[in-house]
Amino acid sequence: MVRYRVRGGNPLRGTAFIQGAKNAVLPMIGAALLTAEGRTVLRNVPIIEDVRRAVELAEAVGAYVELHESERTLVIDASRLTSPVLPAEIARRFRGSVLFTPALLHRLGEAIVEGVGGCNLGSRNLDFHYLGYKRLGAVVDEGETVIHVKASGLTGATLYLDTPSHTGTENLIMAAALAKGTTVIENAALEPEVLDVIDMLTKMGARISGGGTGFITVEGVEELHAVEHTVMPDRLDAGVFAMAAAITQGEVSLVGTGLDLGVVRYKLEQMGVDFARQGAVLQVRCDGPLRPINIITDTYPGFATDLQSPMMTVAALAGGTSYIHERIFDGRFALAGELNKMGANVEVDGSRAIVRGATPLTGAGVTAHDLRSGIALVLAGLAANGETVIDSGYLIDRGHAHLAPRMRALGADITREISER
Ligand SMILES: CC(=O)N[C@H]1[C@@H](OP(=O)(O)OP(=O)(O)OC[C@H]2O[C@@H](n3ccc(=O)[nH]c3=O)[C@H](O)[C@@H]2O)O[C@H](CO)[C@@H](O)[C@@H]1O
Ligand SMILES: C=C(OP(=O)(O)O)C(=O)O
Repeated sequence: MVRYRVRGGNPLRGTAFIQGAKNAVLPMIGAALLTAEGRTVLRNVPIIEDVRRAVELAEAVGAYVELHESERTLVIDASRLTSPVLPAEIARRFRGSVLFTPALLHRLGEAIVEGVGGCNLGSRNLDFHYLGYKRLGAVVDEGETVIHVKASGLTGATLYLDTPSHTGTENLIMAAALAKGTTVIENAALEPEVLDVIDMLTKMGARISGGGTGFITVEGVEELHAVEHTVMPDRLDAGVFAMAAAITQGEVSLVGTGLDLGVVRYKLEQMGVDFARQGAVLQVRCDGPLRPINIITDTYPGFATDLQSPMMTVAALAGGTSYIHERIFDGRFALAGELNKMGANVEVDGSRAIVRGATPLTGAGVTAHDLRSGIALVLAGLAANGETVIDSGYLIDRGHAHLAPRMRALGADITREISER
């Protein structure tokens, strides 16, 4: 059992080093398995639990993987894949496991998915993935718990996603990259992480156009080769550090190549937070009261659902009534009850939440229900009076690397503990 202990009240000051993006590195590990030729090198890899699970899963299907933690580098040799099975005990622990299916299909002719994990956010369907594989010529046998996908070669087709699924787009691009002929994916995801994966696949020899337009065309090629690629910075990690500066009335320099916070920056600016770009560094500062905000989550370039929970904490500390409308997931308000234990006033009605602030927060024993509610509780702890103890800290470690030392370097009083229960 991992637990975070936070004692609030310290303004955060200094330089925060932003990790590589979880939602880019996981598909890239899946992409590395598409090639039998050479060894893939991934740089700027975040040392998070999801990456450790992805390494275990790659090893379970036969790849040879070296995770060089201090160099934040992964070396993947997928020249020999030996098993099409994504075993439940690893695959059910993270969402990224779903991204291994295309490589197994191409390399072994089948993928046996014993489960897919990830944050518990309500319904998280995979129908676009499986319908897409079927249209490319695969046979999908959806059992109670195990899904068996088989194909003796895929053929390009026109695919349409009802909504622009992030991993759905990545999976169908990977499936199409080695299919015969042309695939068109309509209503494809626009997220920067998807574009980073397209960049890597293109370097590997894939022929992909239209990334970022919603209409992606993939001309299938015979084979792909191993490349070196640097993972883009994690805009969710960056958003959290910006919010930590804001709610503690601090001043933090965010360092991470090419960092772009997009709409999160504009929303925080509306709340009274100052941003200044100084060359490659983004400076965040707040020295006045926070104003309330309205948020509607959406696919990129809308407000990222993954930052909705941390933003709820910021809203609880803002003077006035904030409104949050969650449009991506139907069960992403588990944070509200935990924040209310700390003195917040959050009322949930279906997909909408009303946050009445500013309420002083008081340290309490709380539980992370998913990765982002966990990090939102860390933020609450930084601004609360007294001590906050956050259980189920493993969920935070799924997506944030070396959180406690990175926050301590800014002056936060935070420790990570491991106990027997
Ligand atoms: C590993 C990874 O990259 N995770 C991210 C990814 O998750 P993930 O790729 O799972 O999220 P999707 O974009 O696929 O899902 C968004 C919504 O579409 C629905 N849907 C999706 C696929 C499908 O086949 N059918 C269907 O109905 C889901 O139920 C959900 O309501 O994007 C989410 C939305 O930006 C982020 O919160 C996650 O951090
Ligand atoms: C929902 C998330 O992740 P995953 O899709 O990996 O569960 C997240 O990162 O907030």
